[in-house]
Amino acid sequence: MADVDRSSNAPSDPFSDQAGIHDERDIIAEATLSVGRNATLTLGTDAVIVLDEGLRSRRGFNCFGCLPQRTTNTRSIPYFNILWAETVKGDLTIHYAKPTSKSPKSSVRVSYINYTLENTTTQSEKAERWAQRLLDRAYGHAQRKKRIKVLINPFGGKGKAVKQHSKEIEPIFAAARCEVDAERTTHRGHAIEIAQNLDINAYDVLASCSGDGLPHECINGLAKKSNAVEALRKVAVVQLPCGTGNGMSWNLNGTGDCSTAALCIVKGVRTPLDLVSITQGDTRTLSFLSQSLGIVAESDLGTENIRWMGDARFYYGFLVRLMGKTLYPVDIAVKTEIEDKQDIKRHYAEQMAKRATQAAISKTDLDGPLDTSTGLGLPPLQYGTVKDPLPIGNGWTPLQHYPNLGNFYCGNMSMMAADAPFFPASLPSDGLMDLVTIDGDIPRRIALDLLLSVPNNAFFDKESVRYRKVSAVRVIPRYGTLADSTAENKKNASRDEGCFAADGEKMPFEAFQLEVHRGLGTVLSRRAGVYEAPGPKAWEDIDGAAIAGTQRL
Ligand SMILES: Nc1ncnc2c1ncn2[C@@H]1O[C@H](COP(=O)(O)OP(=O)(O)OP(=O)(O)O)[C@@H](O)[C@H]1O
Repeated sequence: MADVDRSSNAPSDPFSDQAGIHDERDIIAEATLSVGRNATLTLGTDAVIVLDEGLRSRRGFNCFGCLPQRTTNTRSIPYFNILWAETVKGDLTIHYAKPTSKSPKSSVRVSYINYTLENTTTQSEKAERWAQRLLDRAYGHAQRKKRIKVLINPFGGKGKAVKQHSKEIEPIFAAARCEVDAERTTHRGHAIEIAQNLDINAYDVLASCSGDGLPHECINGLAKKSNAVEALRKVAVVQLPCGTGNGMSWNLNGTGDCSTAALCIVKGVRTPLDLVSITQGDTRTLSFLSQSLGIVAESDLGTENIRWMGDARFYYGFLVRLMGKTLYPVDIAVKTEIEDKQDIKRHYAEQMAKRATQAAISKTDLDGPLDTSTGLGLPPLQYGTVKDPLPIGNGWTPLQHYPNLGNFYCGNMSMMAADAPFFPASLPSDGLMDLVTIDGDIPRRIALDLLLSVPNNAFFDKESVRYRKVSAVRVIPRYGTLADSTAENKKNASRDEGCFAADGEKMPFEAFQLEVHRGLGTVLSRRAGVYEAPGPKAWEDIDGAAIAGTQRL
């Protein structure tokens, strides 16, 4: 029998009991509900326990009576998987998300249990109270019955988003009593238009059945509103992973499976997310995931002609450029905040310690008063645009020529795809970008080792990886169509047109400036304020709790 949760002081886990019944006898009495003569339902620590003689049906092979028969008369359903519970006309029904296999990465499907209650007022009142307590535990701080605008990119990833939505996603939202309004995108940029015109009082969530391209558009659509700051705070942008990389889903929910992601969105808690302004010429674009120039951008965007290769096209493109030791000369100026890798680990430990002790962010916190001093439009750019004179001092390096750059990769989330923690020290809202730069003329053996070090999270500590926490960067490419005839290292400099990518989307190939805005966006995540990612290796060995509060950020 699973133990009943007797603690009156609930921990920070958002799915712990919030009901606050203090009398121990009441807790025990209220935790168990008898349904019929042979079945009880009990609110356990992390799961509802179903004890039902009727479940004893699955008899195992008993080998002429030598082996004991399986008596599977109990079943436990984790609170996280509970979608809804209610009593209607003398019946108690619990809908939940049931894994389709025993694998930890299993997808889920809607299932339910149903019991007819004794026809007495006492029994139905008790069942009603019990169902409410179950919902309290199942949802914790997460908002119930979310109002979700769903966008479906019929051509995203492998082109299966429409089917995945109707078979794997929609039933979960329906069982959780979410209000859903679904719409297919019909052209590039359609999600920007939809988000720009969205009634932010009618929806809590803007969800994309897509890769990372559609959430990028959703954020930029909300940013076009005259009340952009309010819109980006009120409406949580989320992803139902139907693309190939699905970085947003891996970071916030730790899954690339869309049914599991739907469950995570039903249970998701609101989390502020740093957003990055990219200025190019007179335009300003927001980015939530990454900005890349050099080998990663070229391997992603420069291989569209071999899309038939699937995921392999990225690695193929990468290896071709790596073998050629291709260089991507730039001029670069950086406003660095933390330079040393050990200091970055300490910052990460300290921030994680803070998040472990903080209560989850409540709706009131997120919907609290906004800074209206600069209107409700996007926050002003602290360092101007790429067209302004470069700020001098105040942590900015001067604009320096970097003739042998191989990879410029700036990240705001840890995982760029499954098993790809390129930015293990990133946090959703520490107000900093993680910048990786790697020389393009390092020995091929070392470059290959770098690529292979990413899945086992050894990338961060590699000597040839320069990893900085920064708040702003300016980059002027000096190769491809922007090649400077006086630039050094012309021999290996890329002669292709040149690619600059933001969140995996193609951007104009021209000079750009990045500036981060702390917590400007809102997403839903499985755990408030952290990513489902490993962090830089050995960060747990640093006593973050001891140093929390002593640092500047
Ligand atoms: N109906 C449509 N026709 C053409 N393009 C579309 C349509 N709907 C959306 N798009 C565009 O598709 C682009 C990519 O979207 P999305 O991220 O969903 O897929 P993806 O790039 O295939 O994902 P991944 O890179 O993970 O494979 C976006 O720029 C978006 O504007």
